[in-house]
Amino acid sequence: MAAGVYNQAIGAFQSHSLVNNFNHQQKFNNIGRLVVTKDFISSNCLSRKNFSVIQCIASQTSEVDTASSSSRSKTSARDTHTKSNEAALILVRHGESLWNEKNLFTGCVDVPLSKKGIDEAIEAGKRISSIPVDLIFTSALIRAQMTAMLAMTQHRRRKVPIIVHNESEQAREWSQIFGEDTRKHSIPVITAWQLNERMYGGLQGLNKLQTAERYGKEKVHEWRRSYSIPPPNGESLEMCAERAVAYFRDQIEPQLLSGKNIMISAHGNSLRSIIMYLDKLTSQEVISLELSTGIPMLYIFKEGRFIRRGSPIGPTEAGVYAYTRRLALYRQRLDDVLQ
Ligand SMILES: O=C(O)[C@@H](CO)OP(=O)(O)O
Repeated sequence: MAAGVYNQAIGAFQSHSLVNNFNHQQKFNNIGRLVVTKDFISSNCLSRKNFSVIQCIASQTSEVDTASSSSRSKTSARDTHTKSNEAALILVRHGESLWNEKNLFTGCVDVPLSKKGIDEAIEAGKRISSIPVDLIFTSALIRAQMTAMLAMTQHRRRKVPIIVHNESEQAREWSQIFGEDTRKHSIPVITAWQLNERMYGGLQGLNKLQTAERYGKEKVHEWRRSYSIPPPNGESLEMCAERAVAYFRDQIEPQLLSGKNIMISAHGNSLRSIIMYLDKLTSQEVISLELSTGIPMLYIFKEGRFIRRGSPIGPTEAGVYAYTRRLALYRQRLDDVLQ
């Protein structure tokens, strides 16, 4: 059965032009390359031995999710090997916020989603509902957290996303989960200020149109989209990247390397800085990179490389499952159990 889904997916993929969510002109290098070099492993205190231990754990955990006990024995060594060195990475900018709705600069002001943003988050969840998610990262801001939680209400695996509280020893202790089965059916959600939207300084709360009328369209576009020019008393994209990309490399990449499927729910600019890193965009190219609210983007992390696959259109889009055998197996498993 799984082979059927996989072959069907390969066929669809070959005749399927993937819809990219990036609404800008330049041609993207379709294969973002992250070469996992010896120093990457050592700099992440992953000795070769630890690295292989993590790989081994990952292949076992991923097996739990993509094969029933009966088919587990049929999982070939190749599949197990394939599973251990590939993972899905979903990036999603939060749904429309109440200040997006009013066209106000938001930055690090902690505003919630609008009604439209809630609908966008649910729609995003439908699009990724057959893609595995083992771990979720969000910013510390409610609009990103709402988006992640609402999206996961649509996931076919029905695991419960649970925000991890480790801001103090007591928080850790009081939020413990007991019961192996309960733990297995939950997804840790890690909130990180490093993934927050860029801090927009003196523009936060100002209307974008009025600001452009006051300072000039070019100047405001430069503040909003250039790489190194910050808004007044705010962060440039470069400064935002210094925290967001550093966090991605230090905290998220090791999880991908261990075979964990990750979703990141964050913001227009913190995600632009991460995509700039994943797709090796220049500071010129990133100027035209715009992200729509609530549109998930799928990357496949395989053999140390990030391969961008555009935005899944729907939960059964065959093309999405052509990328790796693991995604096809996972979706087939869901189909088998949920039929
Ligand atoms: O105001 C903001 O925080 C950001 C994202 O909404 O705006 P812009 O897209 O202009 O960077």
